[in-house]
Amino acid sequence: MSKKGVLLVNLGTPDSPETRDVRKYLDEFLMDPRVIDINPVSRALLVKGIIAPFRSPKSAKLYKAIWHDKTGSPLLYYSQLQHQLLQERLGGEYMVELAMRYQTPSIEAALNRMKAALVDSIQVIALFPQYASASTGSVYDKVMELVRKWQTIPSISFVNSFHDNELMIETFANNGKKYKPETYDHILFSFHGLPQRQLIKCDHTGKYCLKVDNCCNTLNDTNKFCYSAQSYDTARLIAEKLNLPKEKYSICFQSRLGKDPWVQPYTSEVVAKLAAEGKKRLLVFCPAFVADCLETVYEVTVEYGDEFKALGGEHVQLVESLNDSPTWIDALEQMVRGVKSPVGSLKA
Ligand SMILES: C=CC1=C(C)c2cc3[nH]c(cc4nc(cc5[nH]c(cc1n2)c(C)c5CCC(=O)O)C(CCC(=O)O)=C4C)c(C)c3C=C
Ligand SMILES: [Fe+2]
Ligand SMILES: [Fe+2]
Repeated sequence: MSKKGVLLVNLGTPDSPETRDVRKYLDEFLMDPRVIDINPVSRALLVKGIIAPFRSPKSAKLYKAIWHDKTGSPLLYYSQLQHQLLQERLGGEYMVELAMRYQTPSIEAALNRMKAALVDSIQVIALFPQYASASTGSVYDKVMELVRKWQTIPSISFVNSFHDNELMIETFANNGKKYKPETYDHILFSFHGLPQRQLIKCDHTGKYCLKVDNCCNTLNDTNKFCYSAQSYDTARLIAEKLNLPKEKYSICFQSRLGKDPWVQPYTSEVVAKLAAEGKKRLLVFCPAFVADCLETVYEVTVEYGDEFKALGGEHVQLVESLNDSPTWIDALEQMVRGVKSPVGSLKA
């Protein structure tokens, strides 16, 4: 029986938490021109000469702290579970494959398996709720680079983003409810950051993003593909599900790398401000990630947790990611079956 192909792609993780594997991973990741979007010579000097050699041993320590003896990297572990559960849901009519944009399992091997199985079509889902050129764009770029060499190219489709997917929003909200948000002083929605210049490049008018006050605090027809605007929309939808009043939550961006300005406000500055206001307990959602990973388990719980406590705060509680929640697998199933348009709630 001929099958429909579904390719799930997440970012990737080192093969092990040892410095040499972390270096290989950082090298491949940061040499991607969509990630460090500067001229190729400067990128090579920066990544191969500075970031990879100096950051790898430090990052390796962090990876060791989150690495499970049996299951390894949380990002890969949960991605594999999502893959397996989605395949079970969709049944034999579909062939579901999992790949990572960087390192293993590779996109090339997954596509080759689908090619060998003569799938009728390939639907590619980059596992990033909000569109960024550095994440979703890079996955689709790689898929096109590989498939372009094939003699027979089947029907291929891409999901741009699913930042407002009803079932995804519901899953984050339900995960948060378990912690009783009303018992926290403040709720944070902390998204992975991006260099500001990457937002500006996505503004096709050249006149809107970071030029108009509060440009991306609401989603509209001009900024509908903007990472920041999509992030604000995701946060608003989760907050609405939880009936959070506006003053009870903040949106912020984490994981800045380098000295260039990234999307603001930075999570570490917001955490410091909340501590200065006397807030003691923070509940943190990370809705840029569909699986727990270094950026959630370590950066939020340990790094921001320590920073907050050093400034007088008491507790930072991470809300777990979508991981293997059944409603998240429902969301993926619906995306594949085309039950709901992923970008469905644009406001007029
Ligand atoms: C949400 C999607 C992501 C975007 C957009 C993104 C952009 C981006 N990231 C870096 C630099 C690093 N990111 C790192 C880890 C990391 N990033 C994402 C997702 C996005 N990144 C995830 C899921 C992870 C965790 C992977 C894991 O194995 O758990 C790291 C490595 C960790 C470290 O050394 O701190 C770096 C470096 C840039 C520069 C960038 C956009 C330009
Ligand atoms: Fe990242
Ligand atoms: Fe924007």
